[in-house]
Amino acid sequence: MTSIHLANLGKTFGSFTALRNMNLEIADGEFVALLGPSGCGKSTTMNMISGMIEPSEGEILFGERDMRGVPMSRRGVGFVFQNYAIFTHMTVYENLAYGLCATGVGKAERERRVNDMAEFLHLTALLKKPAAGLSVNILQRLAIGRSAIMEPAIFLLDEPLSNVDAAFRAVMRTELKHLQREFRQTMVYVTHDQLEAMTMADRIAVMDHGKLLQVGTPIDVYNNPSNVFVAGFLGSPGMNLIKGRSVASGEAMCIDLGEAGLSAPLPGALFRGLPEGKAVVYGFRPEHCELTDDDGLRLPVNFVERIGARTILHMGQGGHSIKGVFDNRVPVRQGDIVTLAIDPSNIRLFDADTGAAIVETH
Ligand SMILES: Nc1ncnc2c1ncn2[C@@H]1O[C@H](COP(=O)(O)OP(=O)(O)OP(=O)(O)O)[C@@H](O)[C@H]1O
Repeated sequence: MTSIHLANLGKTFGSFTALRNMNLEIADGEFVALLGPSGCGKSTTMNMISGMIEPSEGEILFGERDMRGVPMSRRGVGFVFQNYAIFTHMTVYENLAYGLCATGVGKAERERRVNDMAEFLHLTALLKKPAAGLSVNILQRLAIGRSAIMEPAIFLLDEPLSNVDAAFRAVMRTELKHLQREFRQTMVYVTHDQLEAMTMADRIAVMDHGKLLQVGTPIDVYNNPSNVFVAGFLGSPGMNLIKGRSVASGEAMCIDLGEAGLSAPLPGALFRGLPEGKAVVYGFRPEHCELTDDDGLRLPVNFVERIGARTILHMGQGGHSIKGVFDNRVPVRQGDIVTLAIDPSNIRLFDADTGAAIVETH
């Protein structure tokens, strides 16, 4: 097992900066997901960890060891890409055994490891089959097995499930997590799919535009996003984010949500230090509101989206788009006017200028 330390890591391609000042500590045996939209710098970061490309600035340490100038073949990393790298002229067995043969692992040991890995990944019945005839799903499972069998101290996976079908992806999420627990490897997993990151990773590193925005456990990043981008990116649908301005309301403070004449209460003790007139973004997750007959945000329902167990109400006026998640029995139709009560403990505020979370003061 090996820890990874990225210090002030940066990468430029000509005049374009793909990654800036990335600092991240990944502990021995930890599973960290690099999560972010296309082009945010995830693969660039991964390729520098693997040794495929050199950083323009900063350092990469494995344990205490500086990786500068160390070629990929000497870094002890396993790498699985989106597009499986499988020898199609070989059988499943030969593919799994390939790396072990190349590094001189003896026949008995090789057979034991191939059989163990095949069983682990449900490939035993296919061992004698030529890889050429296998489905994309199975080929990707084989690619993961072929890399994992080498028991690399560091296992890097770059969007390994993006080409497999949805049902198989769900199965593989469980298997990959299981694999990592079994081998206790340090795993770095690149994905733009928040479900993969949320379900598998010990910690998630959220990136955007070549910057690391937040690192934390899935639940912490979800519950306490450090800025507006993370709040909107995580969650399906993402957090409701409404621009407004703080105004005094008797003893307390509320947020004037602008053009639509909406006003949202801020619970008493929360955000005590907020100055009046501050431009903010008022956030709450779609699952943190309910319909009420009392006071709340009065909103027209523009669309009712029924998705099996859940119903998503799309509400709002005057440019506001607010989503609420309810169970599938919610008796609401398009065109109704509803009143929304927001769970006060789950209201989040962000600075409208910087996007940074405004943290509660007590
Ligand atoms: N060799 C290169 N030369 C020039 N620009 C590059 C090169 N490699 C990556 N980039 C650019 O750097 C940015 C980050 O790319 P990167 O592949 O790291 O993104 P990503 O987050 O992994 O997204 P994706 O999932 O789409 O690959 C992109 O704008 C990309 O076009």
